[in-house]
Amino acid sequence: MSRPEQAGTDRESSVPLLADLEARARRAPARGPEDGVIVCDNLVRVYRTEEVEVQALQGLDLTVAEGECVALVGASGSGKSTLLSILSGLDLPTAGRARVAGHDLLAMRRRERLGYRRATVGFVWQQTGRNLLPYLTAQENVALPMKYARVPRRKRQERAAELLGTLGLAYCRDRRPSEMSGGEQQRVAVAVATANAPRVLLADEPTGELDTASGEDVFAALRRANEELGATVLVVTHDPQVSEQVRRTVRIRDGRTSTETLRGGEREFAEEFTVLDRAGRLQLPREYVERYGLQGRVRLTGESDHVGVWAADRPTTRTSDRPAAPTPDRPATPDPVEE
Ligand SMILES: Nc1ncnc2c1ncn2[C@@H]1O[C@H](COP(=O)(O)OP(=O)(O)OP(=O)(O)O)[C@@H](O)[C@H]1O
Repeated sequence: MSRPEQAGTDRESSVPLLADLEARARRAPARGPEDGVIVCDNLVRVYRTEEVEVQALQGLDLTVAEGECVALVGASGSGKSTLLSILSGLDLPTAGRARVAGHDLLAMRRRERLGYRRATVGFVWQQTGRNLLPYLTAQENVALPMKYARVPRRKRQERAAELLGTLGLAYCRDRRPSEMSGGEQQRVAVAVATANAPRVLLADEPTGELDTASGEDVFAALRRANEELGATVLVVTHDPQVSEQVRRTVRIRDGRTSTETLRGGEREFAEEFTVLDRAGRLQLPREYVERYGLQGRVRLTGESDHVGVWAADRPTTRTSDRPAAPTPDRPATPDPVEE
């Protein structure tokens, strides 16, 4: 398997040590969004059964930069789990483009896919029982993915203990899942998912089955994986506690990214964005469509610094005295000079 770009590695194994990962986490913010570690372009997934065809993803665009922690929200059936299955290498898109850490998810062969799932992405499922093997202790569960990655035994034990310590779980080391709370099990699941130092950590409703306090602990573990271990995190959630704590929340509607919320560093403001795809299409938030009575054909007005969208039966009024921006049938005129 090709492993494009990797943090410094331990010579005996291909798994970076914690110190290397921390260095990777420190380097991550220097990268620009154009270096997206996750890039989905016009992604389509159609499920076909004998009777029906379901378009779960309908041309989804998404770029996540290395080091980001992004929440993915959307109504039930909007395509969130489908997207995560594709990004985790479990499912194949019908069309479009999807690249994760340099791997082309549509072109991967079986061997590369296996390596990809083992080392490039980590996954945390909603159901606690799906993340851990019931007959292994926390330490053994965390060591297992490293065994598959042929990490020598001593290194596996060392790193498993280190990871459990980093996530505040040293006391659970020798406990089996049945001897841990749901929240502890999910935090161990984060340790399992990060065992082979994946560049990307995907989580599908990881706090869905937990009470508020345990959910907060699990989110804190994801945050540590992001900030201290340098994994780029994409988390599907219905939990406002999670979506309101990340800088960027992406909303999916009808199989496409529709709007985004970006929060300031100190979370003192939040701005709403909608996503313009490469073909120039954008999906207006439902509240706007309803509030302004937009349907069918809408009228566009090009202002000097923005575009207005009007219901076809309403008169347009310009919000700016400055000359309108050029439109296909009106050539550009220079802006007046402010004195
Ligand atoms: N294996 C499948 N076969 C047929 N249709 C499917 C399959 N998996 C998902 N779908 C359909 O694809 C659409 C998107 O489903 P998906 O599970 O991705 O949504 P979701 O946003 O994750 O929903 P939820 O929040 O309820 O988990 C839905 O209409 C769903 O019924």
